[in-house]
Amino acid sequence: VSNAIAPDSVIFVMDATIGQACEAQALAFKRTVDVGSVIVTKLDSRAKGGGALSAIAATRSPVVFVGTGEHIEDFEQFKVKQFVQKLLGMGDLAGLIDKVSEMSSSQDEASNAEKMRRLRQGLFTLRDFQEQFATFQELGSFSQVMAAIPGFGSLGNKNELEGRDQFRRYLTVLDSMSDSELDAADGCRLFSNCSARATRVARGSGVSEREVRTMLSQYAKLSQMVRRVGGIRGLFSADGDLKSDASAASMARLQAQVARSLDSRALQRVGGASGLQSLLRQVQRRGVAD
Ligand SMILES: Nc1nc2c(ncn2[C@@H]2O[C@H](COP(=O)(O)OP(=O)(O)OP(=O)(O)O)[C@@H](O)[C@H]2O)c(=O)[nH]1
Repeated sequence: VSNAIAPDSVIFVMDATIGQACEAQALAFKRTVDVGSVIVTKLDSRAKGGGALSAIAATRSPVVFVGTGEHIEDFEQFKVKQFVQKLLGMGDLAGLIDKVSEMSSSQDEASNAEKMRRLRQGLFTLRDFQEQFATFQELGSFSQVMAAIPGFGSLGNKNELEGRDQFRRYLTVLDSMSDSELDAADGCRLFSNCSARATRVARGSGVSEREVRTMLSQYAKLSQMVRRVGGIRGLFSADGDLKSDASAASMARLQAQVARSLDSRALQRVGGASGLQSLLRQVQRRGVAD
């Protein structure tokens, strides 16, 4: 094929489940055609993933993309650091943070500043919750995102399709709320003081009242965390970034607060307490770099 069409670039696609045998395959291809780069699929079979990559490294062809599942969103640009972190069990939270900051920097700056100001004050309304959902929907892998959000670990247990379905239902529930409900300083109290509200929203969105309440309790956990983190003094700069010179004591309080809000599985994913600590430091450093 290569001789007939004289391609500009040859990308060699290989299946990682063959492990170390990748090296022989990649070398054989390289000898025959001018392989420019490599795509490795099925890296979700972790056990062999590391072996496959080290084997490919021996061929000195750059890996450009990797496949980590059967769906289109599982096709990712290969980033060394993230991949190594994943292998080391740190989860892909760093990648998630990158994506979120990429997306938020493309949003309107004024509205961002306003959002950050409110977050710093510990204010997190149902409307903020709704916006977070809409953002997360664009982030790709549902289960990874969910596992990373306090109070949502159990949703991450669902399979990707079930999870997305649940996600959509929650957005419909939020769409069925009135402006005053979405913008209330304490949306949960509003609903717990008046059960007719949950009934109305459930009818409006076609879900059970129980589901409305489950979502509200998840919102409550998240807003509680925001309130507590927002209440830590000396942590954020005026424009809402984590201060590069925040005191060790403030950082420790932040770490304790986040650890308390994450469920145990999510905490494990970031590498436990020490993993969380290094992740927060990373976020802190990012603020400086930006
Ligand atoms: N788990 C997982 N499955 C994958 C990944 N990439 C591809 N698959 C699945 O592997 C199967 C084979 O994929 P194909 O794209 O048909 O592979 P192919 O090499 O073109 O196959 P041929 O047409 O027979 O040459 C499909 O069921 C894919 O969904 C991946 O990264 N992870």
